[in-house]
Amino acid sequence: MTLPLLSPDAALFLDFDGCLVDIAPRPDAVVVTPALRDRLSALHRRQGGAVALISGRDVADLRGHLPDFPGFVAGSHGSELSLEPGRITTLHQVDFDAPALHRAARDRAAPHPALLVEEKPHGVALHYRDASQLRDFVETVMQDLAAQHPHLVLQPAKMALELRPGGVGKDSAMAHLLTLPPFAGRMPVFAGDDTTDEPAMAHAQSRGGFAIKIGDGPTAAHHRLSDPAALAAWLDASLT
Ligand SMILES: O=P(O)(O)OC[C@H]1O[C@H](O[C@H]2O[C@H](CO)[C@@H](O)[C@H](O)[C@H]2O)[C@H](O)[C@@H](O)[C@@H]1O
Repeated sequence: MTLPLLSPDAALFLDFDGCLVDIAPRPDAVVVTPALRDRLSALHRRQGGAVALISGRDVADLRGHLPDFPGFVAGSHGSELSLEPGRITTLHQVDFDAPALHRAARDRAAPHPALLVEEKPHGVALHYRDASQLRDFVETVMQDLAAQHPHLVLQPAKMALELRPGGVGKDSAMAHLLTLPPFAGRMPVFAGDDTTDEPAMAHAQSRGGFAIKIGDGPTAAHHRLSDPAALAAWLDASLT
């Protein structure tokens, strides 16, 4: 199916890692270029403000990488929402002791310095990009932690496993945003690269919009682009 250009009347939802930016060795090593910042600002103007980022990262982290992005940001796999820089609300509150979870993850990872613990307000990620031989160990640790935290669910990520709140997702974050101006009444378009993006892709298509899978792998999306550079080219073509 031919990928159409983005209509100015559409509501645009964008994933971050592996979609807007290339995957990097560590979460804090992603490169946000001036061109990406300008592109997001131009899209935000052109779409009348209907551009949102929906990420597995927590909002504070993501806003830190894109401090001049004026649009809405949903973070922590749809658990958090920020309608403007500096303000974060919880979309889905789960009852768990985040500091205790982070401490337990740090303690379990401590014997393996190559593992990276990413502490999030709504969960935790255990990254094994520098130690792929530890994947089974990471799975055991995260399953143990999941068993101790019944309101959290396991979320596979790229060279990482995460625990995030159950009962929420990028699809529910998108559905919520589509009730708010300037998104309400617009056709949703979602681009993402990972399993956590699949429900949002299906949701966009179920509402008459379309979805773009970035990279390889099975997907519900009807369109595919090879990498973040190809997505950038499509966005730039839509802007001209
Ligand atoms: O929903 P996203 O915006 O795509 O975020 C998904 C996760 O991305 C980050 O981890 C991934 O990207 C890192 C930087 O490229 C990479 O080093 C790591 O191996 C990947 O798993 C982020 O750290 C997570 O919090 C996000 O949930």
